[in-house]
Amino acid sequence: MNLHRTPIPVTEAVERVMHFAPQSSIEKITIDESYQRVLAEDIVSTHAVPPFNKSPYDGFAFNAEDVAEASRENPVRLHVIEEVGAGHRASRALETGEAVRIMTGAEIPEGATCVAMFEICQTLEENGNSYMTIKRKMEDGQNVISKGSETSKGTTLVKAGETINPGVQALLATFGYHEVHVYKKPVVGVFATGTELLDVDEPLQPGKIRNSNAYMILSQIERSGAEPVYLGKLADEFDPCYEAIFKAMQQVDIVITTGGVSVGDYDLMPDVYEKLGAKVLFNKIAMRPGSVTTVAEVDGQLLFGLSGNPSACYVGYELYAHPYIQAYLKRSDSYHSIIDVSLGSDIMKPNPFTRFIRGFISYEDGRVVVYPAGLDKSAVVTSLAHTNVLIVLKGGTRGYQKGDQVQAVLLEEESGSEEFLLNG
Ligand SMILES: Nc1nc2c(c(=O)[nH]1)N[C@H]1C(S)=C(S)[C@@H](COP(=O)(O)OP(=O)(O)OC[C@H]3O[C@@H](n4cnc5c(N)ncnc54)[C@H](O)[C@@H]3O)O[C@H]1N2
Ligand code: MOO
Ligand SMILES: [Mg+2]
Repeated sequence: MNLHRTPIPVTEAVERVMHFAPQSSIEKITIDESYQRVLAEDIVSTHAVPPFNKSPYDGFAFNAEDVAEASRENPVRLHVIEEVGAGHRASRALETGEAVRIMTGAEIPEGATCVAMFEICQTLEENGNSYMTIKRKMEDGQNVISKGSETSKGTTLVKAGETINPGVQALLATFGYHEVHVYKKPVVGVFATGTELLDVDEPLQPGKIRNSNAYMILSQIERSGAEPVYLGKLADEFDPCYEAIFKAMQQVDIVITTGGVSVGDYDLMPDVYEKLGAKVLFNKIAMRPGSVTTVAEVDGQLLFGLSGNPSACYVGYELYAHPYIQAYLKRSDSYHSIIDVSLGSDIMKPNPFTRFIRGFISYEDGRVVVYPAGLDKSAVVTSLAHTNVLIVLKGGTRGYQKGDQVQAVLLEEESGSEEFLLNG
């Protein structure tokens, strides 16, 4: 085994992965299944909104000219000829001196140019007829939401590559898209390697631990919007490992493994990549944790070899597998957003490598402050539970103090960034 590995910068590793922009395919699904899927077509208004002139209030619709002389001293009375609720239409056009009682959302009848709210009108009944009076003048168009004032037919409102959020769902429904084209979710297979691994329902045994990484990665994949498939545990034995991974590559779009990527006697992934004829994009990154994260490629298909150490595995997934999955989904904002934040506590121990400290966000006096979520070691699992950001501490000879400005990678933000905005 070649023990010497040359670390590359994080941004370069990300670039090498993203260079393999995958072939994505498109499927048609119903609106009910479309939440959080990525659009493969533009959403274009199929009609004007609103599709007719409508009333924003419960009140009376009439021609503003009819009340041009109205004032406190000179109330004007109009004959109320009918009532129109939302979903109904007036039976005929209004004539001079007439009004209709109209409800919010109902179509403005022909002949009416404005709506006066009930609150500023009086009503009376006389000889079986209904009347309303008003003591002020109205303008043409006052309290009328005119046809097409929000959008006209043929306007592109949401672009392919955007994710369907609740608002986009409202648009799909508004414009009759009961089916919509979206990018297929890549199927991502996950293997956990390690002879020490127990299943979740097994009792603890000496020298062994339960396989936590697989469950963690499966939900990270789901959070990224892809389709996770658990392919099981693999003991540290070369032939079964190779066979299983070779077979999985025919069945899934992306293969993720955890464990076995370092230089130990039972770290088999480097040999598996070799036998697969894979091109290793990198196997050492200038970062902590996750420095051993390895990505390999066979005929355009990527294998992500994440570290076995839980924190390293988690970070490796978010920095490299997440954006690649977004690219697979053809999302325009493939990268996790990275923002400037203030550090909430001292992290004094210097480290030559850029660190991605698992942390959480706190909003204090209108500022975004981040805190470490627990122990900062590659082998740690407990700090992951309260992690929603990766606090970026650039490598160097000094530590960091509370109040220092640093970057944070946002892990739970629905919208991402079109660029990977890591400094340096
Ligand atoms: N001589 C060197 N030793 C190590 C180096 C190095 O550069 N030279 N790198 C260290 C770093 S950094 C890391 S990170 C780890 C990476 O180890 P591997 O990716 O090879 O992973 P394993 O050896 O299989 O396991 C490491 C650790 O993680 C536990 N583990 C594995 N799978 C799971 C799982 N599914 N769920 C929970 N925990 C898991 C495993 O039991 C080990 O404790 O290597 C260092 N060594
Ligand atoms: O890959 Mo290791 O996590 O850098 O600690
Ligand atoms: Mg190892």
